Amino acid sequence: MVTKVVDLRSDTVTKPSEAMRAAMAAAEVDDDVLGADPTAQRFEAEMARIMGKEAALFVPSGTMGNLVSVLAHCDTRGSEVILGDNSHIHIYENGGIATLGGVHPRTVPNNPDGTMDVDKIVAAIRHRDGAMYYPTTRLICLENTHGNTGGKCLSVEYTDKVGEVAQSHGLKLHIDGARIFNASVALGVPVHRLVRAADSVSVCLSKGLGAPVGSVIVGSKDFIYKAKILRKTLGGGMRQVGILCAAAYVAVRDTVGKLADDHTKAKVLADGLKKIKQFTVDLTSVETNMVFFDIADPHITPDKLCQVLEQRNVLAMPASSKSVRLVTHYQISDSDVQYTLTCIEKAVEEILSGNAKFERLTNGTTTNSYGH
Ligand SMILES: Cc1ncc(COP(=O)(O)O)c(C=O)c1O
Ligand SMILES: C[C@@H](O)[C@H](N)C(=O)O
Repeated sequence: MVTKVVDLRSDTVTKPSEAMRAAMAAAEVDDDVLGADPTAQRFEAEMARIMGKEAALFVPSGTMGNLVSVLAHCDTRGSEVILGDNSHIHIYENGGIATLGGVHPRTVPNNPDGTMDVDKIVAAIRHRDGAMYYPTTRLICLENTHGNTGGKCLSVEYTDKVGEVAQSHGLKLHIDGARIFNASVALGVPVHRLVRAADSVSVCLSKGLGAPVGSVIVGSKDFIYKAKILRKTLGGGMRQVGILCAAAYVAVRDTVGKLADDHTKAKVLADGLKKIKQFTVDLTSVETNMVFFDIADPHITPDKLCQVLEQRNVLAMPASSKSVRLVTHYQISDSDVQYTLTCIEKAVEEILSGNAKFERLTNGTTTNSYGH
């Protein structure tokens, strides 16, 4: 008997639907490095249209999407990028823009809402008269939604303001839009309008949208031409990639309309967690599909809680030494949400009564620390 696992570790765990698998099997393919894969071409053209940009490029991951974008914008030695100190690019991408790209990161504090103060962005821009000493600022990076602050949405007004700063200083603007469709749905702003001020956007297809693999970057034709070369340089040139693009096409077609349900389920989870007196949850901070909750009782650690939940086939991710993250996605049902809340309540009782067992299951499902 296959036991259902309620996997709330991330929206990266989504598995391809039957429609995606059928599309993959039927995909018309050719060699994409030679520019001949028709399914990739159709998908990229559709994504450029949806995002309101000239061109698009399918890439194997969001990490490569960000790396290629930063390197395409910062193609001169001594370049510097302004980005959030709590951003995915800065924390969770192995420092690739520096270690592989030679691009210098200049961090600005991320606010709890995922933004960076505009005046601090401006203050971080290097002045030309310091060229003998300083790196040269070429790019500003935003992240929408912002993962580490809880899936927060950056408003279109804020994005446009940062875009104005970039343009007035001769800089480019990149948006790490891994969950840009979540932001678009939560804000009620069409995605092409939300990113209008950006010179490039990286969009994850393999998270809440449910595609098995990949991201897509969008921007000008010149930008995508440079990005395509960089993708090849990094080993990301793919041959019959139409198989993956076919699934991604179905993901965008079928799942964007379900993201609002993910956000509702996150709010139901947060409401339920709020009733557990050992936890603190900021209900107003749940804007999209992520719920972070703090554990106030020293007898309950995030690791212990996640291990006991795993014994009931509920998977969650420690977010820090005192907090846990739950991420909803379209493969989490309403009953999964209620089951999760029941399991959490029982796990708390077990841990506090000293009856919890902490051996790990052998079914390969492990809860990995979220690397704070
Ligand atoms: C905000 C954000 N950007 C980029 C990435 C990187 O995507 P990938 O895991 O496909 O490299 C992730 C997560 O994976 C993310 O949460
Ligand atoms: C861990 C991080 O890379 C991933 N994007 C997540 O949010 O789960």
